[in-house]
Amino acid sequence: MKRHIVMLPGDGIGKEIMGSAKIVLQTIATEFGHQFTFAEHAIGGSAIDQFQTPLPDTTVKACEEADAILLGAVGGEKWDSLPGDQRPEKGLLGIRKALGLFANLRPIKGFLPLLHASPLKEEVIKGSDILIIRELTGGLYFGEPKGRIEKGNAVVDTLYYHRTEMERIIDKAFQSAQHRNKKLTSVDKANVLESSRFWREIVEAKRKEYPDVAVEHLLVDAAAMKLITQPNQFDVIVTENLFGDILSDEASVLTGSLGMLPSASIRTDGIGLYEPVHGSAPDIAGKGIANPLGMILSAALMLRHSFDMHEEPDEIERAVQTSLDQGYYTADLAIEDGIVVSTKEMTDIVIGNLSTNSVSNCICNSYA
Ligand SMILES: NC(=O)c1ccc[n+]([C@@H]2O[C@H](COP(=O)([O-])OP(=O)(O)OC[C@H]3O[C@@H](n4cnc5c(N)ncnc54)[C@H](O)[C@@H]3O)[C@@H](O)[C@H]2O)c1
Ligand SMILES: CC(C)[C@H](C(=O)O)[C@@H](O)C(=O)O
Ligand SMILES: [Mg+2]
Repeated sequence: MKRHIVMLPGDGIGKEIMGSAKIVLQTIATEFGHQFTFAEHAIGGSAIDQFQTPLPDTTVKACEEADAILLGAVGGEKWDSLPGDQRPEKGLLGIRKALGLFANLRPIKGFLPLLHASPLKEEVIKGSDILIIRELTGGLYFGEPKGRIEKGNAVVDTLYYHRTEMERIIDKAFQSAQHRNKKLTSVDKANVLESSRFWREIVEAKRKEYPDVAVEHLLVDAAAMKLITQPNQFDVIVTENLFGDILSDEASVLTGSLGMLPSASIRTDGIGLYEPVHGSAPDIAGKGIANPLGMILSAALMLRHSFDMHEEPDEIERAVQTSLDQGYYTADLAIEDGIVVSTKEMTDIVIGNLSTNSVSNCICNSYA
């Protein structure tokens, strides 16, 4: 199968982990007889340095023409003093919006050997398997007006959602719940926010179309608490943009490290953008120690969602599992008795384990 993949490494560790995904995909292509072509384009801070904008038109065009997109991470101290609309993060928000990638799937997948990497108790996290579905192109991130007002003495961000934006993400969440365990938790702040009351109304209207799915509503503050005290009570979580951003970083604690989480940003049809949940990690950038597994697992999501492949992503996930079973960990996982390896070593170990795997003992591997 011929496929063209656009890679947007971005900044900081984004540049260090993109190579890991590429070489894993090249190995898969050789093994399964696929033809993957790759083209690298600029985004974020490195695009500002090269093109004076975080999202060059050439990048948008290349993404529109791609079969799928991989993104590393954007941002860094070098660009922190720029005005909000010129920062590296604007490039990321811009590409999500330009491509209409309204649904962000963030599977929280635990690997058994990593149970001890989490500061949470083993009996609390064991067996947890959650899919956070985050609305990605609306809400506070994009609403207008935004910015300083009243001669710089006040500020405004606008939480705007159109009914159709809520309906499509809620539909996606119900459909994912149907494919998984028929349980959906909708997270909002309906005790305070009008937008959340509207969201809740739409969930209530939609549940009639999906009578086989059990629905519960949770306020976001309580959801944040329950996510790390009773994670097993969750299956699919659906929420708006900002709540989903915060809850997914929090949920990464269940897996041992933020560096473990992949994500898929998709729309109803067509291309998707795949990126780890974490950022450019300026505190470890340049040291060669970043965990590449969130990026590698994002490449697996790409094969499954954009290329409709099954064996290939399963094989990548099993290779990650095997590598961890063998006792190899990057520094962020801080496992006693583990062998701490660099980004490159971890990548080589995963590649070495591709196609040599036996049965997976991954505790949770059902993405929807
Ligand atoms: N998708 C993205 O591009 C994205 C996501 C989040 C943050 N950011 C940007 O990244 C910059 C840094 O933000 P931050 O420090 O708040 O968040 P971060 O996710 O970059 O890092 C948070 C912590 O997690 C660690 N970490 C993250 N990924 C890791 C990995 N793969 N391996 C090992 N450790 C890892 C970091 O070292 C750091 O201690 C900011 O400019 C922010 O806007 C970008
Ligand atoms: C960098 C930032 C704009 C981004 C977001 O908030 O969406 C990041 O935190 C993420 O989770 O992808
Ligand atoms: Mg985030």
